[in-house]
Amino acid sequence: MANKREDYISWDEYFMGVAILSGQRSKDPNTQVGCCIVSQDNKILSMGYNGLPTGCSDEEFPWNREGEDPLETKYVYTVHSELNAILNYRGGSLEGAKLYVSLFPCNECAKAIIQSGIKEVIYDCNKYKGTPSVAASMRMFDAAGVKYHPYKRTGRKIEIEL
Ligand SMILES: O=c1[nH]c(=O)n([C@H]2C[C@H](O)[C@@H](COP(=O)(O)O)O2)cc1CO
Ligand SMILES: [Zn+2]
Repeated sequence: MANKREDYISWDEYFMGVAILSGQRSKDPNTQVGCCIVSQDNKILSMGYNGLPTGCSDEEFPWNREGEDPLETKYVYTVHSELNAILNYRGGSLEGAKLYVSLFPCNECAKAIIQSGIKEVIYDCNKYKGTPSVAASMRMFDAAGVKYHPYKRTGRKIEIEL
């Protein structure tokens, strides 16, 4: 009798892998963020990445980080991966769900995460640690009882030929 395969990926690797892969769809030249929302019983409910709203052309809108005119920067237009994943969900309630994201959520996404009923955030990178936005997210998560912890990288490399 054959034994069970042993080198399968863990739930955490699976969901963070899906989040990171989703981020590969992003057109942002500087930061690509991906997100995967999962039910308490480990079913994927939604995914998202940072990008422009529907109808706003990736070719016509700016991707600049800086500029005298805020209307010529990406910041006023992009939808963050977490908000996209929340808004992409068409199935009803996200109460009690978990959210895997490749970058620690900003304060605006934290509000949406809390209000949608998500109870746990697992993040990979935290490159904006120490900024007011991240501090505000943590304060709101703590107050609202949303757990957050970093994803523990396993070092597993997965090559996919597409
Ligand atoms: O939680 C987040 N989710 C998310 O999707 N983003 C997106 C918005 C921007 O497109 C990009 C951040 O750009 P930059 O690192 O160049 O400032 O990442 C940014 C954050 C946190 O800053
Ligand atoms: Zn955000």
